[in-house]
Amino acid sequence: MVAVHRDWSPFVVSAPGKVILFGEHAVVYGKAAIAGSLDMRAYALVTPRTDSKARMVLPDIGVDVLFDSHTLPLLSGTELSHPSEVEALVPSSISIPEGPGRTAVLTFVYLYGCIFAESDRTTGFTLCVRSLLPVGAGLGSSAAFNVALSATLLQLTGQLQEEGVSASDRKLINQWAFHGEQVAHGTPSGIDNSVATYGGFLKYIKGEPSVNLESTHALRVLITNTNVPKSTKALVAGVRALRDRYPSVVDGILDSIDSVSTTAATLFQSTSEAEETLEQQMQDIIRINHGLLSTLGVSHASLERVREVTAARNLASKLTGAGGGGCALTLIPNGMASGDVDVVARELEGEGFHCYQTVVGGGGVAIARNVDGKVTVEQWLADTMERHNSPADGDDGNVYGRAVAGFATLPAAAIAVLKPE
Ligand SMILES: Nc1ncnc2c1ncn2[C@@H]1O[C@H](COP(=O)(O)OP(=O)(O)OP(=O)(O)O)[C@@H](O)[C@H]1O
Ligand SMILES: C[C@@](O)(CCO)CC(=O)[O-]
Ligand SMILES: [Mg+2]
Repeated sequence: MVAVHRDWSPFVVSAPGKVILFGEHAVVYGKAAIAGSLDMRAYALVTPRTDSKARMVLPDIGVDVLFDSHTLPLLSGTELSHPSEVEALVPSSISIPEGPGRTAVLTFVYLYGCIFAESDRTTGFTLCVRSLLPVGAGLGSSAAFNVALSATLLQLTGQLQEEGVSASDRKLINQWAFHGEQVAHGTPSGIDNSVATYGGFLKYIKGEPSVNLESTHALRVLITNTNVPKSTKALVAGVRALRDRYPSVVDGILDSIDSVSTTAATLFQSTSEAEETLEQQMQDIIRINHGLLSTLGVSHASLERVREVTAARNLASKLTGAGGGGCALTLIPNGMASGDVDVVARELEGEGFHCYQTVVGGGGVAIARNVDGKVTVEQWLADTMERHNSPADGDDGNVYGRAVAGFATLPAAAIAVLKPE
């Protein structure tokens, strides 16, 4: 049994969302994809309890559950052959919520069962997760949640190093977060949890370890959520059906997408080209990648509208993720004034879309340990909820205002750790 210190101070974990920059769909067929971390993150505050219960509070998706730790299953981590099996493991005293809360509860039960299998279950805690990522919009909100949850459980069971997050810590966190993604999706590629764990830009090929591109170029992007619901499963199936009918044609397109990703990887790592030339080349391959995806039938009228509106201002856009709705990304040149970006964002919001101005390529999972012992979940929640529920703050684009409000109760040193560049 792993020994756990009975006395511990609150800690906060944060993990980023992701955006697929190049290579979606082709990645399913073993081609390269490139993804980057967003500076929109999930934040988990973990505080001790005097009893041995585990409470999980997820205000963004309306979940507040209290588990009697001893009723949670004891798992080996290899028992999951189908996500639906987890349902049978949930203690009968807990009613499984409908909607997004369902996956979150199932994931918690599974990961707690595995990560606490060898550990002292009398460690009571309250875990509260707030996230700046829209749920189910293709920006990896589940991976950010799963990485934050895995890091939390590993920290509570003394399986992480005492300071920072080491390479072996990341490997462990990533493995468990992948299991969490499996509970949610069955067969995830693993790219989302890898980005949420390692941050930066990753080149990813299915079945191979992800490669950190060590880029020094952070990318400014405008992300537009078309708010059009999409089914990743149906879109992936659509591409497969097209490939079955026209194998050589579709394979040619997939190979071209692979070349796009490989070219992008070279650009990210380039130190010889001038910034402007790189930006121009990046815009070219963004346009090409979108065109190729569109020929695979995974674009949508809303995504084409984003492309048109931004193209009118000489900006390059592509769909990101599964397509068929969901999100598009637009590369923002470094020299573009933020006022000018606001104008584009307002125009897109006029079409009924939601825009996020963000930077890609920031840090992965981060942990601030021993935060002020006086920080309580209730206080933190009250701060974040106040902003979250205020009609005046109804503009979802204003995510930073919300985050900062939520952190007013945390010491500045903790905030610095949690928002790594
Ligand atoms: N703020 C949050 N609090 C708690 N759980 C969350 C939160 N955001 C997301 N989740 C978890 O992630 C699930 C949504 O994951 P899903 O994979 O469907 O969407 P996504 O990760 O946002 O998009 P994609 O995987 O296409 O990038 C929710 O059902 C919930 O379990
Ligand atoms: C469309 C796809 O390539 C990305 C979805 O975000 C599917 C996958 O990689 O599992
Ligand atoms: Mg997800």
